[in-house]
Amino acid sequence: MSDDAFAAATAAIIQAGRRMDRFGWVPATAGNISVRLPDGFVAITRSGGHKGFLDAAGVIRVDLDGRPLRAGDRPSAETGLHCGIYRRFPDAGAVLHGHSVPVTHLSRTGGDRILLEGYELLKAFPGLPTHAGAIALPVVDNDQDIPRLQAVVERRWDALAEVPPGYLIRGHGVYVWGADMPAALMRLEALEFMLACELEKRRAA
Ligand SMILES: CSCCC(=O)C(=O)COP(=O)(O)O
Ligand SMILES: [Zn+2]
Repeated sequence: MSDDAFAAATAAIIQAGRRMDRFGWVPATAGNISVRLPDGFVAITRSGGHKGFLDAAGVIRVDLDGRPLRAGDRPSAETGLHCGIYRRFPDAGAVLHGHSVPVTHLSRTGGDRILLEGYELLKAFPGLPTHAGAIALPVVDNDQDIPRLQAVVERRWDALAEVPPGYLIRGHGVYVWGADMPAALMRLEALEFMLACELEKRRAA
């Protein structure tokens, strides 16, 4: 168990929370953030704190089944969704979850996927070297039962030939992941930008 790795992950999580807060993506106590540790554990935000005002005490360790390393620690209520990503995608090193206005609004008004096409920022996603590509983000219904929600997400992944590194939960928020925190943040920022454009497009229509 490396304390250095946990300290570095904690610093990255604190910084990511501040950045997400600056954009208004983690209102109230919304959102959660995690990093996979080299020993296989996951550093993740505690439940219920404001993610823009995190300190080191706001980050704890869980195993890949979401069980806290230290008895009594209460990890994010959505820890099961983070762990589901880490279990499924060995390359995922950091996971971000936010509740922005575009994500919340578009996920409520759309169907079971949101298609993004023609955006230069699509290049931030794997396998899309030019703006000419497209990405179809799965949208799943919200559910307070996290294991049941994770099972729905997994069935959606199973049905896709290629799984994009993000999905939306209707009326709730977005999950995005990357190889490390900078990659996950870059994808989240690109995604939020494109979804904000989609919202503008609908307003103008
Ligand atoms: C007030 S937001 C409701 C819970 C939620 O959706 C969320 O993202 C934050 O939950 P956590 O347990 O990670 O603080
Ligand atoms: Zn949430």
